[in-house]
Amino acid sequence: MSDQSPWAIEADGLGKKYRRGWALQDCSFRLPAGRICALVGPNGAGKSTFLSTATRLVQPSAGSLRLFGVPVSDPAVLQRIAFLAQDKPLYPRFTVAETLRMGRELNPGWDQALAERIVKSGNIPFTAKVGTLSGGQRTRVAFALAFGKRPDLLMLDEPMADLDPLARHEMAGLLMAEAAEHGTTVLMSSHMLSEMEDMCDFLLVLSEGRLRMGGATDELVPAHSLVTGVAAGNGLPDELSRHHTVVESRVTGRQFTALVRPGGPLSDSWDVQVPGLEEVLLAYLRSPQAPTLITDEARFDTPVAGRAA
Ligand SMILES: Nc1ncnc2c1ncn2[C@@H]1O[C@H](COP(=O)(O)OP(=O)(O)OP(=O)(O)O)[C@@H](O)[C@H]1O
Repeated sequence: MSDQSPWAIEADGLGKKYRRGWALQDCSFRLPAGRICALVGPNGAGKSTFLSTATRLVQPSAGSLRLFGVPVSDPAVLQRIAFLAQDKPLYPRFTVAETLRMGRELNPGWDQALAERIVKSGNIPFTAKVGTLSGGQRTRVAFALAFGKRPDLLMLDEPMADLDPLARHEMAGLLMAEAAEHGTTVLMSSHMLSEMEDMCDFLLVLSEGRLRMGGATDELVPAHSLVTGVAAGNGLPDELSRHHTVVESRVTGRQFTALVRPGGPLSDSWDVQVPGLEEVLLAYLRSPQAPTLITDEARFDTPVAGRAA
């Protein structure tokens, strides 16, 4: 296994076609190792499909995918990844203790103390059968199983959806602490944009099966400006659409608001503000036709020497 690869994930033209059509298409990007990455997109965008190809649950129909420099088809990658699926599949007849024992027996690098700590902090009895637990308690046990494996790449499909606010806060803290301490790469799909803003330092946005935005959040967000001004004639001033990339624009009466990627200095006649991550994400989600933005760091075809440090 190549421990030297600086990238946890390298997707090159990755696609998955079902009978109804492409669920994921022409998806190319790199995720540097050690990042906490949000995978964002509307329902049906292809997030679960991507996670399923990266966890070998489905075979891609096109392109290639490497994890830590090794093709995903190589069985050796299984030891380095853990996956928390959306429906948190666990054996309902197993007790919590038996579930953790299964984790211990299946995984050579198993951390029993960590797994037990996660279960205990939710006051879940080790003797309880998994089938009798609440949805949130089951999620906590699934978290314990995924963290206990001590993976290099942890993939989570909408992990926080059924946790109460306290448990969500605790799991988010645990995730960030674990990632920082062990250099774990985390890829997490979610619809909770504000939470993602607090936790993630890297972003992948999918829409209609295609990658629309990818890169470090501290590079993506400052690449945008929120511009307001007096609408001219039929709406957006010509200058704005001619010299800058308009992601989304709205005209209300005589006023326009636009999220743009400036192609140079913006005119003084407009009010220009720095948007938040959530504003940028919402604009891309609302405008599937907006031009794609993949930073050099996230681009699959950027030569290594040209990459940001
Ligand atoms: N097993 C399957 N067979 C046929 N089509 C599928 C299958 N799995 C997913 N799809 C289709 O692929 C597309 C992408 O689905 P996917 O589950 O990856 O989206 P998602 O972004 O995870 O959505 P959500 O946010 O609703 O979970 C959808 O149009 C879906 O209907």
